[in-house]
Amino acid sequence: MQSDYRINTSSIGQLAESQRTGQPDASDLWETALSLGFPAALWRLPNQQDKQLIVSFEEVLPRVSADLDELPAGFLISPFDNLAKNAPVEAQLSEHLDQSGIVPQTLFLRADIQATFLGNGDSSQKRTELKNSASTTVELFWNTLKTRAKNKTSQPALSGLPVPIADPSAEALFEENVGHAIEAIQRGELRKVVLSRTKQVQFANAPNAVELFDKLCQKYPTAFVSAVSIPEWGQIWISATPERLVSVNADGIFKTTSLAGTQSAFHPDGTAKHPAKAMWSQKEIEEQALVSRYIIECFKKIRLREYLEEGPKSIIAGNLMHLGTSFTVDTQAVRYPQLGTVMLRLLHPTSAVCGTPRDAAFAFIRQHEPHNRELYSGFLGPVNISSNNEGPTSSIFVHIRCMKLEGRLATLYAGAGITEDSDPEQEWQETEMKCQTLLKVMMNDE
Ligand SMILES: C=C(O[C@H]1C=CC=C(C(=O)O)[C@@H]1O)C(=O)O
Repeated sequence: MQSDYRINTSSIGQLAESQRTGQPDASDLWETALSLGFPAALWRLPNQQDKQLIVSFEEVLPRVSADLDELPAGFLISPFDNLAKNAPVEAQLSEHLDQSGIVPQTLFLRADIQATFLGNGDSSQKRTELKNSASTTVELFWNTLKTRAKNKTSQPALSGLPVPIADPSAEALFEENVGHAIEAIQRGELRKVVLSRTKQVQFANAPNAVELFDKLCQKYPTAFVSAVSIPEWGQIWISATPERLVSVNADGIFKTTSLAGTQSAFHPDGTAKHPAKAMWSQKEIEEQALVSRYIIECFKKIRLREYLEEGPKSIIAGNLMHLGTSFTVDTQAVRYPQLGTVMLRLLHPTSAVCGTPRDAAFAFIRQHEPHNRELYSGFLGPVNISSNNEGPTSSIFVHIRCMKLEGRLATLYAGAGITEDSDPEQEWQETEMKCQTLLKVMMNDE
């Protein structure tokens, strides 16, 4: 991510000024945003080299309804529970009301600054665009960036290895809840529920989010890797998720995937498993089929029959393997340009993070999980972002394999799909493996 630096801006007149700041990299832009309290998102799409960064000049982010057709260029990040059903009347009267009278909880980072870091080796370039922003804010940003560049000292490479924070009752509590879930399934109240847990580790100093992001990009080329800074909560969320929720490309091709069933991607002797030869149990096949069925039910609700279904196949996701089925729709051919927005509303939360039936599973999670999931198992991704001279695309992913950074403290989240045939201890082990996706990178464990 080095070499020429160019800024395209017509409206602000900051070009000369910003060029004098030298060649800021993702880290410079990210740290400048952080120091000014501006939200920022940094991401890399699956199987791509380019990295994207946006900075929003809205210190308190707007809560929006996730409408891919209406939103300007930016980045969405939604909690698992993204509707505040008991919102106060004043909030309900606010401009952020959606048609159903419910105040949405999805955060939107508008792309006031957008930078692309081309990752094709030697010829990499960066481009930054300034959009819709008051010139004083822009000036403040570039002046801060310039001062930062002048006083730049080489940062320590590592902030030390994190130390786990012991939680002696966590496993017993999780396994007890899995037992309750199995009983509820046997009573016929549910077919599947995804139960999650947290794991905390502490660093000696606050870790460098951009450095962690870069390491995750390197280690997990097929994942959607992201770092999102939300200053109003003092949080940075970092993830390497394998699960696409909804994407619509510049040609109007819609995609979604159903992902479930988990096993290690490695044999006990450390050699990599061959995905095509992976064996899956009936429990895992059923667990994943429920997610696919859920997607097909959503298509049925909108009477959409023309979709291409591929899978299930074994999918490698870093240290793990899952069963995945992909669904593709040509929105132009079916004359359904709003399909992305409609499906995003219908799909979340899918049976990969919530369960079946959805409402019963949601209520079970609320009643039994000891923590608030916050942004874990919500969704996130760029909206209407143009890159590589292509038209705007939106790519929204399920927010799993993620962690919340609050200063020196990292909270990892992981869940496992519980069905009638679940074994509580095995489900706990599965959440341990899922936590390893990020932990391995933080521990510098190759
Ligand atoms: C809920 C998570 O993963 C989902 C995605 C793939 C496999 C899953 C499973 O096997 O349970 C989960 O449904 C998570 O990583 O926290």
